[in-house]
Amino acid sequence: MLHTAGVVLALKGLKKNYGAKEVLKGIDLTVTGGQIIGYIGPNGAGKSTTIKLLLGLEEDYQGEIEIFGQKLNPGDYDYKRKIGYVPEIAELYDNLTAIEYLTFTGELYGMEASRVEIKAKRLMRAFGLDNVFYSRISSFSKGMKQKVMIISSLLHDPELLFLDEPLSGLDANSVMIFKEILSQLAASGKTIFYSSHIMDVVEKISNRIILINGGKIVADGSFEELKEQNIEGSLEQIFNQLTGFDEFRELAGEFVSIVREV
Ligand SMILES: Nc1ncnc2c1ncn2[C@@H]1O[C@H](COP(=O)(O)OP(=O)(O)OP(=O)(O)O)[C@@H](O)[C@H]1O
Repeated sequence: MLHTAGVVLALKGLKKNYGAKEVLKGIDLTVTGGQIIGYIGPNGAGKSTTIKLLLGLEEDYQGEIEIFGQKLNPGDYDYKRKIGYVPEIAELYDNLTAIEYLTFTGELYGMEASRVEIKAKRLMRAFGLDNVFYSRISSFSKGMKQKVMIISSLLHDPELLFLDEPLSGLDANSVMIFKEILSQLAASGKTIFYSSHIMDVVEKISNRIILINGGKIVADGSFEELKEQNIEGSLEQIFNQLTGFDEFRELAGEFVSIVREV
Protein backbone atom coordinates (compact mmCIF):
# COMPACT_ATOMS: atom_id res chain seq x y z
CA MET A 1 0.00 0.00 0.00
CA LEU A 2 1.75 3.18 1.17
CA HIS A 3 5.47 2.48 1.52
CA THR A 4 6.27 6.17 1.52
CA ALA A 5 9.24 7.44 3.53
CA GLY A 6 8.30 8.97 6.88
CA VAL A 7 4.83 7.36 6.95
CA VAL A 8 4.29 5.84 10.37
CA LEU A 9 0.69 4.86 10.04
CA ALA A 10 -1.56 4.28 7.04
CA LEU A 11 -5.20 3.25 7.09
CA LYS A 12 -7.13 2.53 3.94
CA GLY A 13 -10.88 1.90 3.89
CA LEU A 14 -10.84 0.73 7.52
CA LYS A 15 -14.20 -0.71 8.53
CA LYS A 16 -15.27 -2.39 11.74
CA ASN A 17 -18.61 -3.87 12.72
CA TYR A 18 -19.81 -5.12 16.08
CA GLY A 19 -22.61 -7.49 15.16
CA ALA A 20 -24.94 -5.57 12.85
CA LYS A 21 -23.60 -2.23 14.05
CA GLU A 22 -21.17 -0.48 11.68
CA VAL A 23 -18.79 1.42 13.94
CA LEU A 24 -16.11 2.43 11.41
CA LYS A 25 -17.39 2.97 7.89
CA GLY A 26 -14.19 3.49 5.92
CA ILE A 27 -11.36 5.46 7.51
CA ASP A 28 -8.55 6.66 5.22
CA LEU A 29 -5.60 8.17 6.98
CA THR A 30 -1.86 8.66 6.51
CA VAL A 31 0.26 9.89 9.41
CA THR A 32 3.91 10.94 9.14
CA GLY A 33 6.46 10.98 11.97
CA GLY A 34 6.58 13.86 14.45
CA GLN A 35 2.88 14.71 14.25
CA ILE A 36 0.57 15.14 17.22
CA ILE A 37 -2.81 13.98 15.94
CA GLY A 38 -5.82 15.08 17.94
CA TYR A 39 -8.33 12.27 17.32
CA ILE A 40 -11.73 13.53 18.40
CA GLY A 41 -15.42 12.71 18.00
CA PRO A 42 -18.64 12.29 20.00
CA ASN A 43 -19.12 9.47 22.54
CA GLY A 44 -19.40 6.19 20.69
CA ALA A 45 -17.90 7.61 17.46
CA GLY A 46 -15.28 4.86 17.26
CA LYS A 47 -12.10 6.51 18.58
CA SER A 48 -11.17 3.76 21.06
CA THR A 49 -12.16 1.13 18.50
CA THR A 50 -9.69 2.62 16.00
CA ILE A 51 -6.93 2.62 18.60
CA LYS A 52 -7.66 -0.98 19.66
CA LEU A 53 -7.49 -2.11 16.02
CA LEU A 54 -4.12 -0.41 15.58
CA LEU A 55 -2.82 -2.05 18.74
CA GLY A 56 -3.96 -5.47 17.55
CA LEU A 57 -6.32 -5.73 20.55
CA GLU A 58 -9.32 -6.08 18.23
CA GLU A 59 -9.23 -8.12 15.08
CA ASP A 60 -11.83 -8.89 12.44
CA TYR A 61 -11.90 -5.69 10.39
CA GLN A 62 -12.03 -4.80 6.70
CA GLY A 63 -9.56 -2.53 4.94
CA GLU A 64 -5.82 -2.12 5.32
CA ILE A 65 -3.67 -1.10 8.25
CA GLU A 66 0.05 -0.44 7.94
CA ILE A 67 2.27 0.51 10.85
CA PHE A 68 5.94 1.42 10.29
CA GLY A 69 5.55 0.41 6.64
CA GLN A 70 4.39 -3.14 7.45
CA LYS A 71 0.96 -4.66 7.17
CA LEU A 72 -0.48 -4.99 10.69
CA ASN A 73 0.21 -8.36 12.18
CA PRO A 74 -1.03 -8.65 15.78
CA GLY A 75 1.26 -11.62 16.39
CA ASP A 76 4.36 -9.56 15.58
CA TYR A 77 5.88 -8.30 18.82
CA ASP A 78 8.52 -6.16 17.11
CA TYR A 79 6.04 -3.48 16.11
CA LYS A 80 4.47 -3.55 19.58
CA ARG A 81 7.85 -2.72 21.09
CA LYS A 82 7.79 0.56 19.18
CA ILE A 83 4.35 1.52 20.49
CA GLY A 84 3.22 3.02 23.79
CA TYR A 85 -0.38 3.10 24.98
CA VAL A 86 -2.28 4.91 27.71
CA PRO A 87 -5.78 3.37 27.77
CA GLU A 88 -8.91 5.32 28.62
CA ILE A 89 -9.42 3.31 31.78
CA ALA A 90 -6.27 2.48 33.73
CA GLU A 91 -6.19 -1.17 34.67
CA LEU A 92 -3.19 -1.52 36.89
CA TYR A 93 -2.28 -4.46 39.03
CA ASP A 94 -3.27 -2.81 42.27
CA ASN A 95 -1.47 -5.22 44.58
CA LEU A 96 1.92 -4.48 43.07
CA THR A 97 4.09 -1.56 44.13
CA ALA A 98 4.70 1.12 41.50
CA ILE A 99 8.24 -0.14 40.89
CA GLU A 100 7.12 -3.77 40.65
CA TYR A 101 4.48 -2.79 38.10
CA LEU A 102 6.83 -0.64 36.01
CA THR A 103 9.61 -3.25 36.07
CA PHE A 104 7.11 -5.87 34.97
CA THR A 105 5.90 -3.67 32.08
CA GLY A 106 9.44 -2.80 31.01
CA GLU A 107 10.38 -6.49 30.96
CA LEU A 108 7.37 -7.20 28.73
CA TYR A 109 8.89 -4.71 26.32
CA GLY A 110 12.14 -6.64 26.42
CA MET A 111 14.05 -4.31 28.77
CA GLU A 112 16.45 -5.55 31.40
CA ALA A 113 14.94 -5.44 34.95
CA SER A 114 17.73 -3.45 36.62
CA ARG A 115 17.75 -0.86 33.84
CA VAL A 116 13.97 -0.46 33.94
CA GLU A 117 14.04 0.03 37.68
CA ILE A 118 16.55 2.88 37.44
CA LYS A 119 14.68 4.51 34.57
CA ALA A 120 11.28 4.08 36.27
CA LYS A 121 12.56 5.72 39.47
CA ARG A 122 13.98 8.65 37.54
CA LEU A 123 10.72 9.14 35.63
CA MET A 124 8.64 8.84 38.81
CA ARG A 125 10.84 11.42 40.50
CA ALA A 126 10.46 13.77 37.52
CA PHE A 127 6.67 13.40 37.76
CA GLY A 128 6.52 14.15 41.51
CA LEU A 129 6.15 10.54 42.68
CA ASP A 130 9.41 10.45 44.68
CA ASN A 131 8.07 8.97 47.89
CA VAL A 132 5.90 6.16 46.62
CA PHE A 133 8.26 3.86 44.67
CA TYR A 134 7.52 0.97 47.01
CA SER A 135 3.88 1.77 47.86
CA ARG A 136 1.12 -0.44 46.55
CA ILE A 137 -0.76 1.04 43.61
CA SER A 138 -4.03 0.36 45.49
CA SER A 139 -3.07 3.20 47.85
CA PHE A 140 -2.58 5.72 45.01
CA SER A 141 -4.95 8.54 44.08
CA LYS A 142 -6.52 8.59 40.59
CA GLY A 143 -3.97 11.11 39.30
CA MET A 144 -1.03 9.14 40.76
CA LYS A 145 -2.28 5.99 39.00
CA GLN A 146 -2.59 7.93 35.76
CA LYS A 147 1.01 9.11 36.10
CA VAL A 148 2.15 5.50 36.54
CA MET A 149 0.23 4.60 33.35
CA ILE A 150 1.89 7.45 31.45
CA ILE A 151 5.35 6.37 32.67
CA SER A 152 4.67 2.73 31.76
CA SER A 153 3.70 3.78 28.21
CA LEU A 154 6.99 5.64 27.75
CA LEU A 155 9.57 3.44 29.54
CA HIS A 156 10.70 1.73 26.32
CA ASP A 157 11.01 5.00 24.37
CA PRO A 158 8.29 4.17 21.78
CA GLU A 159 8.13 5.71 18.30
CA LEU A 160 4.35 5.87 18.26
CA LEU A 161 2.23 6.75 21.25
CA PHE A 162 -1.52 6.23 21.60
CA LEU A 163 -3.13 8.28 24.33
CA ASP A 164 -6.80 7.80 25.18
CA GLU A 165 -7.95 10.63 27.49
CA PRO A 166 -4.52 10.76 29.17
CA LEU A 167 -5.09 13.82 31.39
CA SER A 168 -7.78 12.09 33.41
CA GLY A 169 -7.17 12.91 37.08
CA LEU A 170 -4.01 14.98 36.55
CA ASP A 171 -3.75 18.27 38.45
CA ALA A 172 -3.13 21.58 36.66
CA ASN A 173 0.66 21.50 37.20
CA SER A 174 0.95 17.93 35.96
CA VAL A 175 -1.16 18.78 32.89
CA MET A 176 1.26 21.57 32.08
CA ILE A 177 4.29 19.25 32.42
CA PHE A 178 2.62 16.53 30.37
CA LYS A 179 1.66 18.89 27.51
CA GLU A 180 5.27 20.05 27.39
CA ILE A 181 6.49 16.42 27.43
CA LEU A 182 4.28 15.70 24.41
CA SER A 183 5.49 18.65 22.39
CA GLN A 184 9.15 17.78 23.17
CA LEU A 185 8.55 14.13 22.21
CA ALA A 186 6.96 15.19 18.91
CA ALA A 187 9.82 17.62 18.26
CA SER A 188 12.20 14.66 18.63
CA GLY A 189 10.29 12.78 15.89
CA LYS A 190 7.83 10.69 17.92
CA THR A 191 4.28 10.38 16.61
CA ILE A 192 1.42 10.92 19.03
CA PHE A 193 -2.18 9.87 18.53
CA TYR A 194 -4.13 11.84 21.11
CA SER A 195 -7.78 11.07 21.75
CA SER A 196 -9.65 13.34 24.14
CA HIS A 197 -12.81 15.31 24.82
CA ILE A 198 -10.95 18.25 26.35
CA MET A 199 -11.18 20.48 23.30
CA ASP A 200 -9.05 23.39 24.45
CA VAL A 201 -6.10 21.05 25.12
CA VAL A 202 -6.53 19.26 21.77
CA GLU A 203 -6.72 22.67 20.07
CA LYS A 204 -3.43 23.77 21.65
CA ILE A 205 -1.28 20.66 21.43
CA SER A 206 -2.26 19.04 18.11
CA ASN A 207 -0.69 19.98 14.81
CA ARG A 208 -3.38 17.98 13.05
CA ILE A 209 -6.94 17.38 14.19
CA ILE A 210 -9.09 14.53 12.93
CA LEU A 211 -12.77 14.53 13.78
CA ILE A 212 -14.77 11.36 13.31
CA ASN A 213 -18.53 11.23 13.37
CA GLY A 214 -20.84 8.40 12.36
CA GLY A 215 -17.86 6.16 11.60
CA LYS A 216 -16.26 8.55 9.08
CA ILE A 217 -13.70 11.33 9.08
CA VAL A 218 -15.59 14.61 8.81
CA ALA A 219 -12.67 17.00 9.32
CA ASP A 220 -8.90 16.66 8.95
CA GLY A 221 -6.42 19.52 9.22
CA SER A 222 -4.59 21.88 11.54
CA PHE A 223 -6.70 23.98 13.89
CA GLU A 224 -6.06 27.01 11.64
CA GLU A 225 -7.28 25.07 8.59
CA LEU A 226 -10.41 23.87 10.38
CA LYS A 227 -11.09 27.44 11.49
CA GLU A 228 -10.85 28.69 7.92
CA GLN A 229 -13.27 26.01 6.68
CA ASN A 230 -15.84 26.61 9.40
CA ILE A 231 -17.72 29.65 10.63
CA GLU A 232 -17.25 29.06 14.32
CA GLY A 233 -14.15 30.02 16.31
CA SER A 234 -12.96 27.58 19.00
CA LEU A 235 -12.43 23.86 18.45
CA GLU A 236 -15.33 23.21 20.82
CA GLN A 237 -17.60 25.31 18.58
CA ILE A 238 -16.25 23.70 15.39
CA PHE A 239 -16.88 20.27 17.00
CA ASN A 240 -20.49 21.21 17.85
CA GLN A 241 -21.05 22.60 14.37
CA LEU A 242 -19.62 19.59 12.50
CA THR A 243 -21.42 17.05 14.63
CA GLY A 244 -24.71 18.92 14.05
CA PHE A 245 -25.17 19.79 17.69
CA ASP A 246 -27.01 23.06 18.34
CA GLU A 247 -29.58 22.20 20.96
CA PHE A 248 -27.62 21.93 24.21
CA ARG A 249 -29.89 24.40 26.06
CA GLU A 250 -33.07 22.50 25.16
CA LEU A 251 -31.52 19.14 26.12
CA ALA A 252 -30.20 20.50 29.43
CA GLY A 253 -33.61 22.07 30.14
CA GLU A 254 -35.39 18.78 29.49
CA PHE A 255 -32.91 16.92 31.72
CA VAL A 256 -33.36 19.38 34.61
CA SER A 257 -37.15 19.32 34.33
CA ILE A 258 -37.12 15.50 34.57
CA VAL A 259 -34.77 15.67 37.58
CA ARG A 260 -37.16 18.05 39.30
CA GLU A 261 -40.23 15.84 38.85
CA VAL A 262 -40.81 13.98 42.11
N1 LIG B 1 -16.72 -4.91 22.42
C1 LIG B 1 -17.75 -4.27 21.87
N2 LIG B 1 -18.88 -4.94 21.55
C2 LIG B 1 -19.94 -4.31 20.98
N3 LIG B 1 -19.96 -3.00 20.70
C3 LIG B 1 -18.85 -2.28 20.99
C4 LIG B 1 -17.71 -2.87 21.59
N4 LIG B 1 -16.76 -1.91 21.77
C5 LIG B 1 -17.31 -0.78 21.29
N5 LIG B 1 -18.56 -0.98 20.82
C6 LIG B 1 -19.46 0.01 20.24
O1 LIG B 1 -18.74 0.68 19.23
C7 LIG B 1 -19.09 2.07 19.24
C8 LIG B 1 -17.79 2.88 19.33
O2 LIG B 1 -17.21 2.71 20.62
P1 LIG B 1 -15.82 3.39 21.00
O3 LIG B 1 -15.48 2.92 22.37
O4 LIG B 1 -14.84 3.17 19.91
O5 LIG B 1 -16.23 4.92 20.99
P2 LIG B 1 -15.37 6.21 21.39
O6 LIG B 1 -15.40 7.13 20.22
O7 LIG B 1 -14.05 5.83 21.93
O8 LIG B 1 -16.32 6.80 22.52
P3 LIG B 1 -16.03 7.58 23.92
O9 LIG B 1 -15.77 8.99 23.52
O10 LIG B 1 -17.34 7.45 24.64
O11 LIG B 1 -14.89 6.90 24.61
C9 LIG B 1 -20.07 2.27 20.36
O12 LIG B 1 -21.37 2.28 19.82
C10 LIG B 1 -19.89 1.05 21.25
O13 LIG B 1 -21.10 0.68 21.85
